[in-house]
Amino acid sequence: MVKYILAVNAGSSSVKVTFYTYENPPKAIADAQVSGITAPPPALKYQRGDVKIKEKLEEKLDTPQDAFKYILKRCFDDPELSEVASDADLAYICHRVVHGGDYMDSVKITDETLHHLEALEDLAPLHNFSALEIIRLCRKELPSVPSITFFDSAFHQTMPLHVKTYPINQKIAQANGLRKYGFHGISYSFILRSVAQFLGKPAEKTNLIAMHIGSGASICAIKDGKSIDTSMGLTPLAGLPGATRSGSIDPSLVFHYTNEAGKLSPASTTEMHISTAEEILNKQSGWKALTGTTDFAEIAVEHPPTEAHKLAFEILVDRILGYIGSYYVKLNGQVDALVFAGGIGEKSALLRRTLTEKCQSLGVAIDSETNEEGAGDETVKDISQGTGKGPRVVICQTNEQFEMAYHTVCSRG
Ligand SMILES: Nc1ncnc2c1ncn2[C@@H]1O[C@H](COP(=O)(O)OP(=O)(O)O)[C@@H](O)[C@H]1O
Ligand SMILES: CC(=O)OP(=O)(O)O
Ligand SMILES: [Mg+2]
Repeated sequence: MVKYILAVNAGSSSVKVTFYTYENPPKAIADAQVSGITAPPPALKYQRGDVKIKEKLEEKLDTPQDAFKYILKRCFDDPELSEVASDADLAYICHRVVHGGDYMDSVKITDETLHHLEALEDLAPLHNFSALEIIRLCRKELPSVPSITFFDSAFHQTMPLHVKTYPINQKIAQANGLRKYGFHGISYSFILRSVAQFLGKPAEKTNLIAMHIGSGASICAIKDGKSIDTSMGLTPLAGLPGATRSGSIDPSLVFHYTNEAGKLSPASTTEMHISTAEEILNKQSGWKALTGTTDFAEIAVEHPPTEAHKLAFEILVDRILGYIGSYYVKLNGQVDALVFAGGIGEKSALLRRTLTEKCQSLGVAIDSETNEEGAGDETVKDISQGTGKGPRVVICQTNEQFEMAYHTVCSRG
């Protein structure tokens, strides 16, 4: 009997799932996404073959777990998607888990591994909770299907010790797992393979400065196919600002912002504990705090509607530039390509143009027409001007679900 792979990418405000054929490379047969879980009404995007559906949902979906249940039922019940009608049609479920602690690779969920991941939950409650809730749900409702977890942090295990280590008391650091982990690694793994292939180089000889700029944003220096540094840290809060995240700030700031910083946030539940400081910096900051919108498409426009929108854009550009400069030097100027990925990196021609203009001193130049056109249907699109002086500039349409399905097929035959 032919079986399929279900890949799940759960965030705090959206759940994306894709069903794939079990072959190398896997082919997507359906893709569904519920967003707006934290800002109702939730919206569904569903694609099956050439059919694309977009609708606002009347159902009350308060949590990623509710959204996942809804998507699963909708797909299983869809007569046009008869390939997947029940758990009997699934070979594996792949889950994106942001924080994987010291895990170097994906793991199959067993009582023991789930226990271990639950112990990590406190280190990254805002990011791991939804994924773990969905894993627990799958174990309960689809018990015959093995779950495999893929970690955003695993790709960055190769960072040197001096990059991973924070200059704090090392006994305390080790006892509490306080180090730089880095995230978006499933995406960087997809980007590395796809861009190396596009450039016609072996991945292990490829050097990139890769940017995953979405509502969570990060940047990674890849040397000889390995992450040597990245902008996120112990949690995804560090580094670049995001839709609701401050990115790096002076850590003392939060104690001047509120004297409740260390107290539990009202958003905490009996199962999930987060401090007021984490709540403020992760959920009430970023461009939402500056402009009122979490939609960067409203900010990245030629004529920003307010000064605050202009400022939000300039802040993101400034912070990204700082990392590009730093990583260019860390890579000794030997950079094959500057890669734009993530919802914003892939779609905002203005962000790409503004950043590359400011990187002229590195020999970077783009073709403005190709940049405006964007990547279209191509996974990797070269937008360089072709003068051949500096690093190439490419757009890569990253795909975390595909990456998980691909590795499942490759490693499990
Ligand atoms: N044309 C565009 N210009 C700028 N930003 C865009 C555009 N289209 C989408 N975006 C932004 O992409 C972001 C979502 O990116 P994505 O990588 O899907 O995020 P995440 O996976 O973190 O939810 C949103 O902030 C959205 O506004
Ligand atoms: C790690 C992280 O920030 O993920 P996302 O961009 O999906 O929020
Ligand atoms: Mg994302």
